[in-house]
Amino acid sequence: MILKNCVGLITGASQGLGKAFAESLLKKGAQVVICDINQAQGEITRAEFDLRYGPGRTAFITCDVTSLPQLKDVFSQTVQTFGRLDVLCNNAGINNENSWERTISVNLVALIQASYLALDHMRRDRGGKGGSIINVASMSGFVPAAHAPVYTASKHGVLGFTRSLAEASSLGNYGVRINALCPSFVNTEILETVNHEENLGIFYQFKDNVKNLMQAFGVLEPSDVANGFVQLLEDDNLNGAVMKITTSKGIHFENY
Ligand SMILES: NC(=O)c1ccc[n+]([C@@H]2O[C@H](COP(=O)([O-])OP(=O)(O)OC[C@H]3O[C@@H](n4cnc5c(N)ncnc54)[C@H](O)[C@@H]3O)[C@@H](O)[C@H]2O)c1
Ligand SMILES: CCCCC[C@H](O)/C=C/C=C\C/C=C\C/C=C\CCCC(=O)O
Repeated sequence: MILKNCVGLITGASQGLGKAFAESLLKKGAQVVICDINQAQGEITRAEFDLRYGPGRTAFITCDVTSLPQLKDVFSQTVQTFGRLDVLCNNAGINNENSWERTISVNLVALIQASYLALDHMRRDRGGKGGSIINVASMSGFVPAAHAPVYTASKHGVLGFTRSLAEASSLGNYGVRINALCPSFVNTEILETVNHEENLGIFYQFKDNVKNLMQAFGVLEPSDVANGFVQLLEDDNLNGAVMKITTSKGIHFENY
């Protein structure tokens, strides 16, 4: 996919990885819609992007991705504002073992819902122009984590859903590529959750385990992951791919 003049929608993009993904699209000459539950930070990020990349190329929409009406409104506003939708990145995510149902709602249910809404816009077999969906999973999609069993379950689910939807897209000639992005530890706010009992709940006793893992495996920067994000979008041969990004091996793919 040529990213210049594309329209990308990224969830949870007020900060962190989503912000880095949005900026990588802007650098490629695309237009972006960033949506996030954090309105204050979202407006700051939009203003930052307007200064850096010119006005009118970034839209921010306040949205709780677990609200279907709000999610539908984001897609409608995206097409109304920029005329099309070429890229969806399901990035919004939380790590909360206390509110574990919400973790599943944000990390998996909303991702599924947004993927279906994107397909409604993109599917060539239904009059769309095709497109690309990137679902942000994690290395937690491969390995057990005593400190975060439900977060881990959500990311395992993202991989199964992504690979299955990619197979459906291929067999059904949707013209939509759907791939998963699995970073290891990245220097963003979500890592801070391991220090809070309100996030880890009864698994707070294992916080030192995950801190030791971070020490052992290292922590990436969002820009490292954004490079993989762009590669998944630009390589038209990738559908159903599971891209891993780790400090030790960099960008590589899971071979099933
Ligand atoms: N940082 C890491 O180590 C790491 C590693 C692998 C995968 N991930 C995944 O990357 C994604 C982005 O997380 P991050 O690392 O940038 O952390 P982050 O906490 O900095 O960013 C998450 C963003 O999602 C937003 N968000 C949360 N709930 C939302 C909701 N209901 N509706 C809309 N927006 C919502 C937050 O406001 C925030 O802006 C998540 O899916 C996370 O699981 C992170
Ligand atoms: C810390 C909780 C919130 C962020 C989790 C994020 O998804 C990062 C996950 C990273 C790894 C999965 C957790 C534990 C597995 C242990 C080691 C895997 C590291 C693999 C590697 O970097 O080579």
